[in-house]
Amino acid sequence: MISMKKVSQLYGGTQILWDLDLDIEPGSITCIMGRNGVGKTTLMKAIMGLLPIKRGEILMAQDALHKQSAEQRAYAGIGYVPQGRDIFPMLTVEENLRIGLPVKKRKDIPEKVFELFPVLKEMLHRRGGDLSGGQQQQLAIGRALVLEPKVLILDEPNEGIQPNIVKQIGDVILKLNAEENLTVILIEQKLGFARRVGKEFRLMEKGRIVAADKMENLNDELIKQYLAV
Ligand SMILES: Nc1ncnc2c1ncn2[C@@H]1O[C@H](COP(=O)(O)OP(=O)(O)OP(=O)(O)O)[C@@H](O)[C@H]1O
Repeated sequence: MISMKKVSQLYGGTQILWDLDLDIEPGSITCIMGRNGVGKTTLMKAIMGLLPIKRGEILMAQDALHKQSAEQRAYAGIGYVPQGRDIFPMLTVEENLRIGLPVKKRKDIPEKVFELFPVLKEMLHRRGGDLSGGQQQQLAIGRALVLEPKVLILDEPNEGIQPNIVKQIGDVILKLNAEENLTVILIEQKLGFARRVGKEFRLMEKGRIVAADKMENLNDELIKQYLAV
């Protein structure tokens, strides 16, 4: 579905991603894991086109994503839920959702978003800033779903969120994957959640993928080597 070949990325003079190769299968749920600062967020921003890459290729099917703008990538079917959610606090829930829609074409918010997250319908006219952290996260995911993406990228969706909403977010990811074959790429630090939701894992260290396998093969040795702090 998404294939990265020898991708390098720099912030100023500091290289963050090093000749990184990554393959994401259609219909998979892949957890990108690794300690703080290894480059997970940078990698997601590179896929989404929020950061230019220095070298390498990013392909979706056979299309050269790396030649497209972030907006083109969103319309090509990649949804992105950034770390920290980036909700507009002064805009209503509805306005926050509409930001994900094209300005020119008159398209409505798909009803499915409200079926998945009923709280967004209840709070449609409230300001984003009035929502709890968990509700804002649901709004951020809802906003990424309004264009009905084929691939959904979530960057630590459970950071600072209460357990019942973490459970609900996990259920939504599994449902979209099972019923609509949505491909999911998830940055996740919490092992329990990664194991419940993820089907594949990729471990990162120093801007490279250092291990890739099915989630059931994420063993103690790998955890100690690449995840334990
Ligand atoms: N805007 C920036 N300018 C310069 N360096 C940056 C910038 N953003 C991130 N970095 C650096 O790039 C490296 C990778 O950061 P990145 O956020 O991708 O890591 P991460 O694995 O997602 O970490 P975390 O788990 O803490 O979110 C870090 O050393 C970080 O300090």
